[in-house]
Amino acid sequence: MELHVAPALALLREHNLLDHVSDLTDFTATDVSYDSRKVKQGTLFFCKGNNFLPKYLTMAKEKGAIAYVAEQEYPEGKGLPAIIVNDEQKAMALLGAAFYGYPQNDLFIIAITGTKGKTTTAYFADHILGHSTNKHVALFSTLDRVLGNASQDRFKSDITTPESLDLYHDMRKAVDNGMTHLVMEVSSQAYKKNRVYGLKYNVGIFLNITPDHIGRNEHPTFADYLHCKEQLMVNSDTCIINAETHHLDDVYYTAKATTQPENIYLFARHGAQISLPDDQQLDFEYRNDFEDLHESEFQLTALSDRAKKLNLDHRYTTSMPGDYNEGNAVAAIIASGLAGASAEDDCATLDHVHIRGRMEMVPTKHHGLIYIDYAHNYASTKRLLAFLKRQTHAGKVTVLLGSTGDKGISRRPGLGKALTEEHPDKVILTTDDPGYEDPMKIAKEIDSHIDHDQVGEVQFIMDRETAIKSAIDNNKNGDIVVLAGKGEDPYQKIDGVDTPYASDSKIAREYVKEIEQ
Ligand SMILES: CC(=O)N[C@H]1[C@@H](OP(=O)(O)OP(=O)(O)OC[C@H]2O[C@@H](n3ccc(=O)[nH]c3=O)[C@H](O)[C@@H]2O)O[C@H](CO)[C@@H](O)[C@@H]1O[C@H](C)C(=O)N[C@@H](C)C(=O)N[C@H](CCC(=O)O)C(=O)O
Ligand SMILES: Nc1ncnc2c1ncn2[C@@H]1O[C@H](COP(=O)(O)OP(=O)(O)OP(=O)(O)O)[C@@H](O)[C@H]1O
Repeated sequence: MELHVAPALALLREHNLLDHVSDLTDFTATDVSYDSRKVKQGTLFFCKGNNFLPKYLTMAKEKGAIAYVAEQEYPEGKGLPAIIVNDEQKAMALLGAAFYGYPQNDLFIIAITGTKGKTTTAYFADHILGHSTNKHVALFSTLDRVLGNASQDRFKSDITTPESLDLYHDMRKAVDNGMTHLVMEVSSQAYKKNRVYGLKYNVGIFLNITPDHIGRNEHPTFADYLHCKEQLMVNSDTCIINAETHHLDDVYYTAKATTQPENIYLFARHGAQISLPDDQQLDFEYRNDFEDLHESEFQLTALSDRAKKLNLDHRYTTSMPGDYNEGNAVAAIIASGLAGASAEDDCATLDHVHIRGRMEMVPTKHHGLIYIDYAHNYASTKRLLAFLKRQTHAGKVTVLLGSTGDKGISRRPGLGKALTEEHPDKVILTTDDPGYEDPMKIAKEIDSHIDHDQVGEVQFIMDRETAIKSAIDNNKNGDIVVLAGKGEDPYQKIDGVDTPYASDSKIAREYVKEIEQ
């Protein structure tokens, strides 16, 4: 891989990003990096972000950087060609794609956005396409990054949508490994920070939007959050929209601004209260036939002529319980159908998709069922509890949760509201990534939004491990404990440090083994 200075400058000019160049020489970069610690001889170095310090450029130069790209000239870079741009992140995304030889052109890309359900939908699509392409599918998700079928090409993600240089690096690796398809989650932050600037997708899925990710280091307002999420529609050749999403009109008309209406598919649950945009009909509807705590079955029906051509009408079973997971599955089925998969591929895979920390069930002999789930805002907690309540009949429901510090402040009233509306028998408020805040203060804030006439007992146990054990101790057969919010996270974010934490799953499984042997 290499990038010559002349096409790099031409690309920046074409996008009106180039301000000026200094100390220009004719060079060819043999690597690109935004991290001075990773610079090698011949690297084009990007001075990026609010936390960038000029001493990083000094380090990059010492380690062999051949030139740098920045929004201003730095004395520390004297002697190196300086490419000064008016938007570092956009420049980095464009030059990253060029350096890695535009790997996106060799991939059929399905991209997914939504406040909730991205990871689940991505895993559904990954499984279906894994079947239809005989394992030629790459996956960029919050949980795993899969660039090929060898073990060294599968690893845990540290971020939902990677920084642009990492994104194109990983896409190139996937293409070189023979992958033909890519399923990726696209967070709103990815648009906010231009990590995916200039990237086009074959299919884009919009699942839903509810207030979340608003605060310091995230989005200043809900409007900004919605705008960033909608950019996925603007950049997709074909759009799939869950018609039950809030702000459907806004999302649909944004999609329509750049996509022909015949390439926009809308789907919804049969009987859902939706108000469709004037010029659009529903393309697919699905109807639940059966649900329990282990699986759900639904019938998918194509309504429009173009939807019928995809031949996806079928009765499907998914191993991820919860009615919202039916919607996630439908989005994955339609997207995979557009990528060439058949109903047969869907049926062969959907009934055995399990995702770590998402509706993960821990069975016990005498302590009822334990669910570990990533729900951590109003919409997801409400839907999760509503589903579990429908399933418990006479049993008791205990919910254990906390909320993150320093961000997502709207989650606290949201969690209080979801608990009030779904009134579990018992709530245990505990610690969940408190950051620089006091977890007890966060718990009290959630509690202040609970209507205590609606909810059974509320307990405060700040040590999460003790809280989990206490919840399990009091659970009997027929009852359910929900350990919400952390999924399989093996850390607690405390005072800026990812402090090791055994994970809800490990603590629950080991404790059940200990008390039931
Ligand atoms: C707050 C935030 O957005 N932080 C992102 C940022 O971190 P950063 O500290 O590097 O900050 P920066 O100011 O952009 O950059 C400083 C630069 O100095 C460089 N450096 C640093 C030290 C050194 O010795 N030498 C050096 O060159 C760094 O490599 C970096 O390029 O840039 C990093 C790499 O580009 C990101 O990994 C990191 O995301 C952090 C991990 C994060 O948590 N981000 C969240 C907000 C996020 O993006 N979340 C979404 C999901 C949200 C959703 O579900 O919708 C996601 O896509 O994951
Ligand atoms: N379509 C949906 N609507 C509402 N809640 C959902 C939906 N799909 C999943 N959930 C809930 O949200 C939780 C997170 O799901 P998932 O990881 O698939 O979403 P995500 O968009 O990747 O989340 P995040 O951005 O927080 O990483 C699940 O554990 C479940 O409780």
